[in-house]
Amino acid sequence: MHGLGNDFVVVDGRAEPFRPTHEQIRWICDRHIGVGGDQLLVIEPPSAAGADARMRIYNVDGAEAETCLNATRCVAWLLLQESGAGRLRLETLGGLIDAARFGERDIALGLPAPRWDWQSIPLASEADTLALDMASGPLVQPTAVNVGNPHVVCFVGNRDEVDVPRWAPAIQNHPMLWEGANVGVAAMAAPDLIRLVVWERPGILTRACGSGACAAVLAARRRGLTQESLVKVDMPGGCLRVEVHGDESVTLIGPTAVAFSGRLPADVKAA
Ligand SMILES: N[C@H](CCC[C@H](N)C(=O)O)C(=O)O
Repeated sequence: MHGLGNDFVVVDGRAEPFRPTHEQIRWICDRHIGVGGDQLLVIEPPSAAGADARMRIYNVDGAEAETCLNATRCVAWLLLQESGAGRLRLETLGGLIDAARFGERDIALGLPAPRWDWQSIPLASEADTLALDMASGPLVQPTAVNVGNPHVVCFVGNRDEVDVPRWAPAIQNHPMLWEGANVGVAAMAAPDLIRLVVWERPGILTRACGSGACAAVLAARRRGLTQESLVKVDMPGGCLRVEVHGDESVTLIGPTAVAFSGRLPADVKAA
């Protein structure tokens, strides 16, 4: 499935558990020798009270990520199609996320307020998360926020002029960010429009990033770059809508799509 070209391999591990090794994850996500995707998602039975399902999110290097909001939108759509319900609650390492249908293909997610304190990002030592003391070429003094997973957002004049693969890795791997972070490169096109590209952990440029879109809007508000409560975030794969409420809880709205479905080779499933 994909959300604006941020693509995922989704495995249903509810009836038959699927706990892939790092090697299997790397193979599944590899676009040349495996299936190909920005992340691997495994749907599991819920473990938290009130959750309808649990979703595990694996990055292309095999590491488990706390959250992925485009993935959450995709899996929510799949499960809502299956049940016929209008809403559900998904459990992730990053917390519980409410999802609701929003038209035929769109899903709206309700997210709790973000965390701004340095321990929650997490940073290695105390620092002002509004403007971290980091620089790499045109990427300077990013704002850090945890929206379920760690993000830093670097505001620039023109997103398209920044060579992101050249400059973002030094920020992503900065020793202060001891668990790494997804690095957003954002430009304000208007108070209600941000142009964004995200260099995700562990070092991939994605066409869209749901948590990155939320992080960019929240960071722009905190920096006084916008006061709008509804902001569109335009990424290479298309636009997501981010609504920020009074308590900083967020609604994220955007489309989902199924590319194809099939079965993984038995030796991958069995290994
Ligand atoms: N594309 C995802 C984020 C994946 C984040 C993951 N790469 C991490 O290490 O936190 C999204 O739509 O929110």
